[in-house]
Amino acid sequence: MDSSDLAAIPTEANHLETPAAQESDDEEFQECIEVEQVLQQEPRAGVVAQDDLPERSQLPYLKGQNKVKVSLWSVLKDSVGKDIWKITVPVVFNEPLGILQKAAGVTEYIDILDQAIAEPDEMRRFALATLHFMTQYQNIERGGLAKPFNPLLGETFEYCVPGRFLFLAEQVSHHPPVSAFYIQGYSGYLKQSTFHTKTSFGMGSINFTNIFNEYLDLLPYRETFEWFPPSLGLHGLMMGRPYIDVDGSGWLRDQAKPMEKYAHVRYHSRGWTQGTYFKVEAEVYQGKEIVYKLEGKWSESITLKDMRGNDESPPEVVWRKRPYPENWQHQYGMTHHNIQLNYLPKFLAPFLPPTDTRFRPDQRALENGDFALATKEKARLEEKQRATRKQKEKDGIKHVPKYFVESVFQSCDPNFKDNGIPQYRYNREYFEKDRVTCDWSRLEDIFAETPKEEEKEVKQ
Ligand SMILES: CC(C)CCC[C@@H](C)[C@H]1CC[C@H]2[C@@H]3CC=C4C[C@@H](O)CC[C@]4(C)[C@H]3CC[C@]12C
Repeated sequence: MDSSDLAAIPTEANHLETPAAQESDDEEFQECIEVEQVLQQEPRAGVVAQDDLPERSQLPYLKGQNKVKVSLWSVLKDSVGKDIWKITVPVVFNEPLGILQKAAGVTEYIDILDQAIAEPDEMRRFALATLHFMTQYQNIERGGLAKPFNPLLGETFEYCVPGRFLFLAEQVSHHPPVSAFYIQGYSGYLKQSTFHTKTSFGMGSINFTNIFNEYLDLLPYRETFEWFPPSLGLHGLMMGRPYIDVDGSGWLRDQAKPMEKYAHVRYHSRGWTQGTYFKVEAEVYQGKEIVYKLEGKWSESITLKDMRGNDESPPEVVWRKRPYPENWQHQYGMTHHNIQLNYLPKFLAPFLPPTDTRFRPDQRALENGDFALATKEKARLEEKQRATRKQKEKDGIKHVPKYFVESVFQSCDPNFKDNGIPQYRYNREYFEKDRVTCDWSRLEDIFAETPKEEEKEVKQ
């Protein structure tokens, strides 16, 4: 289908003339308006009606081809030194997905873990687990860069394919921002992660240090693997097109025998030549011996080669990235799987908690191409969150995550330094309890409009 065939919904009267825009003489807001004016010149490619199918084939709003002229760096440069998630960028730099949803992106190729469970050979099973970690960054560079939404404290996101896996995420801390994830595979794997990014600024680049480890359990085999992630950096901010680079080494270790069964994954940084960009290699070790080699590009395909025995075995393609959907350039470079993440079909809505990211109004507005509403709602939600925090501080109430508990994970790395960021473990109260009864009364309504003072009084 060509985008010109799609029924175009006329743009409303200049949406920049909102009361908020007139009132604010805030510099950031002004900059935001400039960017939005650039967008105003872009024809609306079209808005597609949402139907109620289990999957949708594209986002409701297709972004036009006109590039935003203002560079991301010009927006970020004044914030040097700040935490990346505390910098408010104009919504045109955002993509209509939050961090919790980006994390659910790893379920796109999660069937690799089903293959691992089905694999009786211990080392080949470990090689397949390594492959899962190699592919989990496949959707971060998609020929376009946008900032995901920073979840509000208490925000949750579920992404389930019954019969295959259940995914749950919760924003468990705001200062510092920490997200907790849990994936349960029907075939018998569990993956638990805590995500926290430490940001540092270089000349025209932003470096992320991922302060978290990920743990994968293959239950039928009583195996637990620990992942030590590579670093992810944002480069090319001042010149050229900004891009995210996965750089350096990642390690996967069997917790029971970390020095005898481990994999070393090497990601090649883009550097000056584009030739090695996306390239990834891994050696799977049994003691000092390399038993498997994985090689390829995390943007295309990866092969597996058995190094045991004398005869050279031909490399076998064990993973291939699916082609991007039609119109992907107009949909933030999302894969078909990414497009589902914020989809809210009517049959699903009644089962979701009010804290689910799919109900976040600013993200929804951005998805629908309404930049002014997105800006307004984002500001409202952040203000609401600030007010709630102040109130809680005043009352001496500490925030307690609803579906995760703080716990101590034992790292098998002898050099492991306690970074002060707690690890979180799923408490079995979502899928097993609240999602069954659909009683969400103990959750805070983090997205709803706060009733005005007068209305409150009337109610009392
Ligand atoms: C453009 C700017 C400012 C920031 C971009 C930040 C990107 C690189 C960050 C934001 C959220 C991050 C994701 C959050 C959670 C997970 C789940 C984990 O199991 C694998 C890594 C993965 C998938 C992260 C990859 C990197 C990520 C996509």
